Amino acid sequence: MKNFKIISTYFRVTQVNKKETFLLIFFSLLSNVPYLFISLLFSMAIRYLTDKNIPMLLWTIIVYFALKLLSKVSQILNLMMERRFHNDVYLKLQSQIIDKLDQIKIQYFSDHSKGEMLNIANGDIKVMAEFGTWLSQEILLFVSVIVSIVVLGKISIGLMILGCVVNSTVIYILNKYNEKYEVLMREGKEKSDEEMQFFSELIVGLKDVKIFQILSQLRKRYRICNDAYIEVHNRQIQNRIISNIISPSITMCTEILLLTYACYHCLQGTFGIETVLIIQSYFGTLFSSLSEFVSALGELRVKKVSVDRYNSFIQSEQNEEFLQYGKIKAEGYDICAEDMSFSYGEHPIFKEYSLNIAPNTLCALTGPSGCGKSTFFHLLLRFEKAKKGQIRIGGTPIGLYPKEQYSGLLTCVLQQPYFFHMSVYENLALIDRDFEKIRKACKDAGIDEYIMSLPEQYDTILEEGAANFSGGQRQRLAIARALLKEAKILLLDEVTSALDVKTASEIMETVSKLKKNHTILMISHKPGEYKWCDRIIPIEKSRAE
Ligand SMILES: Nc1ncnc2c1ncn2[C@@H]1O[C@H](COP(=O)(O)OP(=O)(O)OP(=O)(O)O)[C@@H](O)[C@H]1O
Repeated sequence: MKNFKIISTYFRVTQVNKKETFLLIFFSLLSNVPYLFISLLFSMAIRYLTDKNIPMLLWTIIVYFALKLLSKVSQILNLMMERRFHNDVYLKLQSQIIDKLDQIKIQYFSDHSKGEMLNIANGDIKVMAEFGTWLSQEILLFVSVIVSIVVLGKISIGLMILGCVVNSTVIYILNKYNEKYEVLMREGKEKSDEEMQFFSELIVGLKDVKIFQILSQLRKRYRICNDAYIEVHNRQIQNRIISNIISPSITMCTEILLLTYACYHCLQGTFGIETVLIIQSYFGTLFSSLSEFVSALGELRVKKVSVDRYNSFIQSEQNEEFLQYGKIKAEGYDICAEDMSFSYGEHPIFKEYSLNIAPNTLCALTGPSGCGKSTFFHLLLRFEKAKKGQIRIGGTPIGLYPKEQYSGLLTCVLQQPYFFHMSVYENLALIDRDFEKIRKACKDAGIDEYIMSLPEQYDTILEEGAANFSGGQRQRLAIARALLKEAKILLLDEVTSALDVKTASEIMETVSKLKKNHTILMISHKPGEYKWCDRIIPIEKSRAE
């Protein structure tokens, strides 16, 4: 029952195409079921040969080869269906994961490791995409068991009952083991997430690792993760060994009994040789299908772990749903917070906080570390939502703006902006493909001259995070990207924090020129930069006590 529930959960979660699943199962049966009758036909051929019944012998041989041909043709169709099912599910799940990333709360990554996320996107989805092939094979095994039991039943009801009893006993015992196996699989995946997380941290922090020469200390910690994974893996194998001993022991004892029984009857003259052949062949099929079926039930538990992990990611709490389409007429670009309260769990950050920022001004948010400056940006970016009160832009509560429109209304340059491992042009073309516009934005941000001086100019490949650009160049490129968005409100989150005084001052000069077309709100810990601002807004006075 539990196994059926897993299959139905899979179908619910993946919403696979029912017609495709049916065709996959159909072609899988068509390519394999003929083989189930080969032994029967072969034993019939022996009987017709013994009886010298040539026409029937010829017909049997024709049917034998026709079935083989049918099977081969169906195999090709089956492989094509397998490919289609796999690719459809794989692409669908991958795209659902990407869509979910757009909706997910940033907070999710505080509770779940990146390692887990990477393993879900890379490993669990692949396991799920192969589910169709698995299912068709299991149905085939099930059909093999049924066909074998029916054929044996034709020879003797006693044999059929024996087959059923052995089957049920083995399945019952091994299903118990599978439950343990599922727990072990889950543990194994968690350990593998830890390894993946550790490895990705090692790569991201490689500069620090080299500077502080801490690889050997980290290797010890990594070894702990490796050992934990190996220990769970060993237990998984142990579990498999036990189940692999139980199943063949029961079936082999039964097989010995049966062969003795068949040979005895053949010697007595009750069975012909062809009957002994059928008994040997169909009990062989019955038991091999049974043992494959049982290991398939184990695989089903593995798939369940993947389905659960994927499902819990897809079902995880999402950010406030914002409208996808539509347009609201913004009456200006002033920012206004009204009696707004916000807390992280029990930790209050803003309590009935109010604030007005006039359009086309450059304002700085100030206050001690931890007072809530970045949190205010997160609220403006709609990563978080005020628990009470609200923020308005141009008179409209920010929650009412459709997604696309809002991202064209307000944008942000982060302290450590992220760029993808693509060319400068391709990175900026993610916002707008128009090369003239890209150049204008870069000119306004004061980075065009530098890019044009490079041998590959705008085709220069950026390393991940634009690591091959200096801190100042990176920030200018990030400002260019924000300008390309043509948003009227710019948030600047400590954009000069990593820069020397001269570069920081040049960037501030560039920023101050932008205010004639933008409302700019910045966070800066450098009081020297406040001279560029129209207004300084201290956060600490209004924050929650
Ligand atoms: N995701 C989070 N979950 C729980 N608490 C958080 C989270 N993010 C920030 N905080 C807490 O909220 C408070 C405000 O953090 P915030 O980052 O807004 O401060 P800040 O004024 O920008 O500080 P800094 O100037 O040091 O960057 C801090 O006490 C911080 O520990």
